[in-house]
Amino acid sequence: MLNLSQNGCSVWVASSTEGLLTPTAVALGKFDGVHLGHQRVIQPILQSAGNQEKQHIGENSAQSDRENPRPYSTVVTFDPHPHEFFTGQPRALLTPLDEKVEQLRSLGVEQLVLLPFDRDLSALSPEEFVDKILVQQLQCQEISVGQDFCFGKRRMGTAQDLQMLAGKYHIPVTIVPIQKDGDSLPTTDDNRISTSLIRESLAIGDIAKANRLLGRPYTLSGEVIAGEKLGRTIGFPTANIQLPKDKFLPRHGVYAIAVIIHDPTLDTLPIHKLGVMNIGNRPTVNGIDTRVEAHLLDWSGDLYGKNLVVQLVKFLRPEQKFSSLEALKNQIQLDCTAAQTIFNA
Ligand SMILES: Cc1cc2nc3c(=O)[nH]c(=O)nc-3n(C[C@H](O)[C@H](O)[C@H](O)COP(=O)(O)O)c2cc1C
Ligand SMILES: Nc1ncnc2c1ncn2[C@@H]1O[C@H](COP(=O)(O)OP(=O)(O)O)[C@@H](O)[C@H]1O
Repeated sequence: MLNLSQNGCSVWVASSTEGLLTPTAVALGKFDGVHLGHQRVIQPILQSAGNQEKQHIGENSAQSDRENPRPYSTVVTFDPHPHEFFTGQPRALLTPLDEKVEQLRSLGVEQLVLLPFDRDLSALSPEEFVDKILVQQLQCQEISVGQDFCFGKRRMGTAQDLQMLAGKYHIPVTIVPIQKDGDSLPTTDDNRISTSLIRESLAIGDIAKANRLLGRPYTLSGEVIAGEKLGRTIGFPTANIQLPKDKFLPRHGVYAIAVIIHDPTLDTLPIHKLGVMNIGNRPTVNGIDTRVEAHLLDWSGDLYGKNLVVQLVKFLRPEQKFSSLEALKNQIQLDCTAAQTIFNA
């Protein structure tokens, strides 16, 4: 269906009905964020695919592949998100499709299957889900899920049910225990690593916590588009970043950031820079829509049309309405100094 690649490696993106690479070793779940807990669920299927590859070394591999084909490490998820299907409300995501693919690629996943989440799929019993989707369509050879995984009609199947049902087809199921945020005390059910906890942390500007739970910095990525061209007049040009419509935005306000600049038209290495960013409506200039704007420190040049990957480092302050552009300019200067102090530390 789609072959999204960067740096030579790629993830094959397919639906359950079209263009599947089989057989598969499957990690099942929604995986929004691809956080540390998700990564633990994905790990067993990577090992399985890798181990089988090792077995082929020294054998007549073409013949061996035919007899015992290596399963493709495959993440199986739902599209749209089941929450969106049941409520009709579009859901903002920590990792919209392109970002999810990129994260899975960096983990070494070979295939992402988007199961079309519709009335038919949501009505399948746990038995039917295993038989039709996992066995017949995905030709699944092994499965990994988190301990709290639920599936089938009205989410009535548990991880243990999956283990029992898949066992009838001799498909082993790894049930991965819930991961907790060890740095947050006391250790209770509330600090299990989850997409919701990361969303809550981002919503209050606790970037350190969100980044810790993700196992990497939370990023906002997109193409640089033109704004009102006011920034340059106050000495702080700001690259306006166009995000995917379904990207989850953290708390509005000003951030210290690290930026990676990719030029999609050139085969050059990405450039790494530090900077400050504002997410908000820009009340000082009576802005109406929400913008995401980055000013890069110690840098000048044209960024229009380039792709920026902005990594959040720290929330600095809420957005304010200033009485003049001069006052805004002075504050942005202070923001740059505050960010520089953080980077130096
Ligand atoms: C670090 C930083 C902090 C900012 N803080 C505010 C703010 O507190 N209030 C505000 O109205 N706009 C703020 N802005 C947004 C500016 O209003 C905006 O960059 C300016 O209007 C220029 O936008 P333009 O170049 O897209 O026309 C901030 C921008 C940056 C880069
Ligand atoms: N240090 C910098 N940080 C961000 N953008 C910069 C910088 N230096 C130059 N630019 C360029 O200036 C543009 C932003 O200028 P600005 O006047 O704010 O216009 P716009 O409103 O179109 O964003 C960026 O898109 C980029 O091409």
